Amino acid sequence: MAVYTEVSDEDLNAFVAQYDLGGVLSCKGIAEGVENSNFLLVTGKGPYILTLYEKRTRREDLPFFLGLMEHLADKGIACPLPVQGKDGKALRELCGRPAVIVTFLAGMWPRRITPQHCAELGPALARLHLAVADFRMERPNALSLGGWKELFEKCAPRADEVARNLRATLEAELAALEAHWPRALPAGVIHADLFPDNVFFRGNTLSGVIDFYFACNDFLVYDIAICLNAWCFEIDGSFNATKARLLLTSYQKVRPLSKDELAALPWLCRGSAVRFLLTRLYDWLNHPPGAFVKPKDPLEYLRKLRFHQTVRGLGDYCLDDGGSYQV
Ligand SMILES: Nc1ncnc2c1ncn2[C@@H]1O[C@H](COP(=O)(O)OP(=O)(O)O)[C@@H](O)[C@H]1O
Ligand SMILES: N[C@@H](CCOP(=O)(O)O)C(=O)O
Repeated sequence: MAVYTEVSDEDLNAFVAQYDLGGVLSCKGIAEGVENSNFLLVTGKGPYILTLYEKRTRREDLPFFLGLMEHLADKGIACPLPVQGKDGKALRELCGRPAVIVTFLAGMWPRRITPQHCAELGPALARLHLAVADFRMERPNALSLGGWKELFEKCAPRADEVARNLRATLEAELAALEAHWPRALPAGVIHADLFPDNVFFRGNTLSGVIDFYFACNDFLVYDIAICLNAWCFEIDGSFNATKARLLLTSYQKVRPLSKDELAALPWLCRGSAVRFLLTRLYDWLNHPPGAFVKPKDPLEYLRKLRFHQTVRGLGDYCLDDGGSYQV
């Protein structure tokens, strides 16, 4: 489970006393999540989420993430809002880790993705992209081409333990991505990890987005590529064009995509598949025995990559029948 740091009652009470939240009624570790330690904290003022940032979330990035959530919440996007202490600060320290309390979002992430979920996701993502247009902080995407290469080099010696020829497959794919990666597309702050477990629904209605800890500056349409991979494949590995079409058409009702953005999607999908394949591969190979968190399957993303490698244009995704979006 994703609680890497245990917090004693004494430390917790002293920490919460720095806020105007009343006393602690309960605090339970949350099993879900991968990166940081999360707790459901209930105080006299209601439920909150307490997050202790673990080693992969860099301390110097925290003002960007917290500032982004504040900016988005201010624009009416349903996302966690960092809670300020009595001293006006949201970011402080607990058990030697940077720590924050954020507001609790009601809802559940969908365990079984339906086309309706994708139709809700599209406009929410587009609204997020519009809402960041005047967010002034920047954070370059450390997990783009340069970062993939670094991760690959760390994993390469043992990659073939995970799948036959994986090292050669990744080496060739990185070279192809280098050659075809778009140079100029509309850019801004993207979520960069908008998987189903980071999107909450109440019934079929999207109720909020969490986990902005990979957010960064990149091509806006790259966020769509990440979502196509995370939301539009079935368990048997098949690509669900209906879900993809709903995601794209509903996104475009709020933020139409340019011809160049649409044309770039196949390469962006390949890049996004490589990104998650590599981070999962790294975690798989560096998983300490007995660790709480079960590493995610890198091969799921190898299969997605192989699918995108067969695509020659948007038509191969069966997306352009019906003419319901602009190409
Ligand atoms: N603001 C929030 N409101 C409600 N639940 C939350 C909130 N933030 C996190 N959670 C819960 O904690 C879990 C892990 O959070 P997440 O940010 O994805 O962790 P990590 O960054 O460590 O992967 C989520 O799946 C959700 O159950
Ligand atoms: N979404 C990533 C893993 C990051 O985990 P999260 O809990 O922070 O969303 C993946 O599936 O590889």
